[in-house]
Amino acid sequence: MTISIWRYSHLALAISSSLFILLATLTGVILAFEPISNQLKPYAVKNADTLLLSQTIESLENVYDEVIRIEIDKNDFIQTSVVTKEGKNETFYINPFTAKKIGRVIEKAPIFKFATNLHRSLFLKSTGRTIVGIVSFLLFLMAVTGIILITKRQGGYKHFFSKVIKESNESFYHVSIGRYALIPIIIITITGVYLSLEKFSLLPSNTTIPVLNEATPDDTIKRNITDFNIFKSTRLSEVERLEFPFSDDAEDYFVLMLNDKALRINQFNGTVMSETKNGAIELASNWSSVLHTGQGSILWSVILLLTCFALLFFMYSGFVMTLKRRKNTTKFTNKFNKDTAEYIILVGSETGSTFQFAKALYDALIAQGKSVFTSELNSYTNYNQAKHLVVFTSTYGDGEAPVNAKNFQKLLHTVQQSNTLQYSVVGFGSLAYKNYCQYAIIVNTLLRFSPKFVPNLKLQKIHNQSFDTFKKWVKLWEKSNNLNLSVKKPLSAHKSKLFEVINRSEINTDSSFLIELKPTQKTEFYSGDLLSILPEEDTVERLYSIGKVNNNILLSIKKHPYGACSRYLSTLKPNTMISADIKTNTHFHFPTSAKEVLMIANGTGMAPFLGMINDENINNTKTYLFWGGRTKSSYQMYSKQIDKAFYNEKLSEMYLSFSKEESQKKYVQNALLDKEDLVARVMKNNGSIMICGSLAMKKSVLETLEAISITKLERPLRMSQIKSDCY
Ligand SMILES: Cc1cc2nc3c(=O)[nH]c(=O)nc-3n(C[C@H](O)[C@H](O)[C@H](O)COP(=O)(O)O)c2cc1C
Repeated sequence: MTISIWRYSHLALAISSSLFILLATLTGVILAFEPISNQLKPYAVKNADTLLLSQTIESLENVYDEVIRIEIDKNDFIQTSVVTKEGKNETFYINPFTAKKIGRVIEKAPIFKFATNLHRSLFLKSTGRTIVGIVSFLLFLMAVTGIILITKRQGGYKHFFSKVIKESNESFYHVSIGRYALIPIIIITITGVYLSLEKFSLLPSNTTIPVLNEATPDDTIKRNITDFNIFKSTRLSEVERLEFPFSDDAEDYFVLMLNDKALRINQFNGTVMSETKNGAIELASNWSSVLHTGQGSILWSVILLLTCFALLFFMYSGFVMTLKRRKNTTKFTNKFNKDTAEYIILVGSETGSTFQFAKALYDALIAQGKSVFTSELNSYTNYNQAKHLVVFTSTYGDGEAPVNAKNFQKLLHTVQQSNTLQYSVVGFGSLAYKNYCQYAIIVNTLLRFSPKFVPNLKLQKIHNQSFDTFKKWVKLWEKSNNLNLSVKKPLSAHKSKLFEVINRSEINTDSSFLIELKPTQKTEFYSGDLLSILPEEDTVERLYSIGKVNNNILLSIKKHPYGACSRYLSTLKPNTMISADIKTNTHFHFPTSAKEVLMIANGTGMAPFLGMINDENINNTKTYLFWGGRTKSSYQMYSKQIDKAFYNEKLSEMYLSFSKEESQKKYVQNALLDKEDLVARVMKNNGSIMICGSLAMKKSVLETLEAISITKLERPLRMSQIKSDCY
């Protein structure tokens, strides 16, 4: 079965029940607080479970005139109804050791009453209950289809909990959170359905037949009830409820509800008159109610609360994903039909973005007066006038065909072309997946072995919808087909944002410079994240470590004589715009828990640390910066930010090393050795060590740190204390 059937089912279920699920979830959030607030009340008495029922009955009989009922709820609060010595009928919580009143019975707050009614029946009585039961079942189905979708996306059950590849924030969190929330969702929905069926008496009733004891002849001789064997052998922890006899008549008896059975007890001599064991139905009812409401367990109530929040998030992220998918899917209105077009473009796409590249080629060909027809791979048929076939296809699942290409292979074998077609295949995929562009490879192979198809260009793979790679391929394709095309950049091409250049320093003696960029739209990022820049004439992205300063991005860049990107950046003037993308790099964020942090950098590796030592949120951490450069003048461009950090007491100490300065030829690792006591103390006190800069520097620094750890702490270096971002 294809992934899309599950996706459509998941979506259809979500759309059809979204409003009700929203209501049930919002009220569920409110209701999750009820058991939590109840549990926090001080009516559960310590060690009450060690008492025997007879002991509590005795205490009650000493304090009150008459006892009507004892009841122990899911919170272990012991409630009793009594007639007091003053002749008043009262119900309250007691301490079972003394039978003294310890609190009034908790009344359901109006907000909980309202939420319960809305949650159970939408204020529509039995119609509402039916709707809620059905919606609960639909949500259960959604959880099941969700499990199938995640399994397919992750490439099998074995990888269910493996790392999720981040395509977009919504889908990443939808899948990541979904993997854990699905279990409580399934429990909530099954129990919800069960409770609805129970309300409509649609479940079989308990068929357990009571075991009866004949009444004994000495019924009229009344024994002391605290001497009844059954009360003396029953612990309070086993009791759910004890009803006292209504009158002294021989027909009246005690009703004792225990966790697993119900007993009728002769009120004169304490013999058990009948015993009804709880059947599967009672057990299921009890568990459904506990699991659905969270009664009696703060932990489970909190899980239920978090699950409700997760459901709200799934609704939001699910709809955002669907809208994006719809927006991406370009609708074609073909000017030519399949039998009059010379160029045929076939598209395989799951989430729609590949269509936009097909549209770019279609528009460019039409602009040149060519006859073009575009369609999906699943609609493959015979094309009477066609001479060229171009296939653009993405890859899904674990190297599988996208949804609209599933039937292509079968069609290719059954449909006969009248003309010979020159074909080219372009694969859209991502290097993050192990089967990079696998389906495009399959299509290319299928065409190679099909009669009536001759290859035009070799297979082109495109990572992450890079427009530049696409443009390069168009150049090759137009050359081999004697065309001159101008393609427009699709909206979904390389996901980049615009940044304004605020400042760029002069290039220093080491050919390095600082550049400050301001995001033009709200963007969340931290020092240590990476800025990805794709220079115009290139297809390989360059990554620069970000220092966050005044909410702007500060980069330290070395200009390489043949480096397209660094040359381009070195020419940028203030107020110009550049397009780039921020890549989260959590493993190099400033540690939140360490009390002391060593920052070690050489050359342009200083950038993230310039941001960290100027971060307003970092207050109670001591920071020590070790930086290595060639000469004193190499350091000059950083001095402003460093002075500011010292002034604001964000930087505790700094040690500079210059490898080409006559008076002091020193590398950063030599400075670490000079300060080995400080370094050892940070390592000993569970501090963090952050390293940014060249890989050669990292290697020497790690060797030095290892040596310090062995000599000073007599243990090997703990890599868990090291964070590095080196290149
Ligand atoms: C769940 C999932 C699975 C994917 N599997 C692969 C894969 O196996 N190989 C690959 O190269 N790309 C894979 N991709 C990346 C897509 O092929 C890529 O993002 C493509 O540009 C999407 O194009 P479309 O929107 O037209 O479907 C996968 C993406 C997702 C979301």
